[in-house]
Amino acid sequence: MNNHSTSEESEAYIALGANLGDREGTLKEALHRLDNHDGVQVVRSSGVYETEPVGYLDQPQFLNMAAALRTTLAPEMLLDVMLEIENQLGRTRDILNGPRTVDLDLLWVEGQTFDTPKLTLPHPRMLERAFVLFPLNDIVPEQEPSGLRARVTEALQDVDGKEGIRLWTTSVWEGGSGHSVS
Ligand SMILES: Nc1ncnc2c1ncn2[C@@H]1O[C@H](COP(=O)(O)OP(=O)(O)OP(=O)(O)O)[C@@H](O)[C@H]1O
Ligand SMILES: Nc1nc2c(c(=O)[nH]1)N=C(CO)CN2
Repeated sequence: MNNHSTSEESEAYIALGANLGDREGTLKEALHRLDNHDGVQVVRSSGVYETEPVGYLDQPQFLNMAAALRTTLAPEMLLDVMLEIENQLGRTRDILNGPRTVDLDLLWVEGQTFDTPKLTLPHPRMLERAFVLFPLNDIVPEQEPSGLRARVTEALQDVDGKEGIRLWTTSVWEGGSGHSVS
């Protein structure tokens, strides 16, 4: 335990996207690296969806998915771990909304809000993006204690871009090391 950890575990939801190189292999590798990190366990993962690019259109189709984590890391520390994994897997930042080997967004941490230059929680664009809502819909349980289930269900009703989303494969994650987070 260090000053970046809390003694409490919380559930966090993340979105993953990739549209360059071995997209499916990269998503799987990102989940393994997260699960292998101290204080982080991947507990559920969504289907993988192939999605039309949104925002910057002249780029390849994405694979998008979401995962639920249990973590003892504080949210800013978890984000650092995610950004480090993006860098390890070859993420560069050239074009706004442009192509990427992997993008990891922290969407929601049970019971936590944040508004700093480095981290905004909940993620401000999560409910506007069909490529985030479809995967989240697979993994947020009815009993999610901080109200995420109702928000996802409501947002899915009117979100734009549903026609650009296709199921690619039901799962790329067969469970991890089985270690606990604390
Ligand atoms: N909830 C969050 N999840 C991920 N990054 C965040 C979050 N809130 C703020 N950021 C900041 O956003 C910065 C830019 O992130 P990134 O380049 O991945 O954006 P993007 O994926 O292109 O756009 P978007 O955030 O709309 O998906 C990161 O360095 C990070 O500090
Ligand atoms: N389909 C799709 N489009 C995008 C995505 C993404 O992950 N999937 N990410 C973006 C920037 O975060 C911009 N546009």
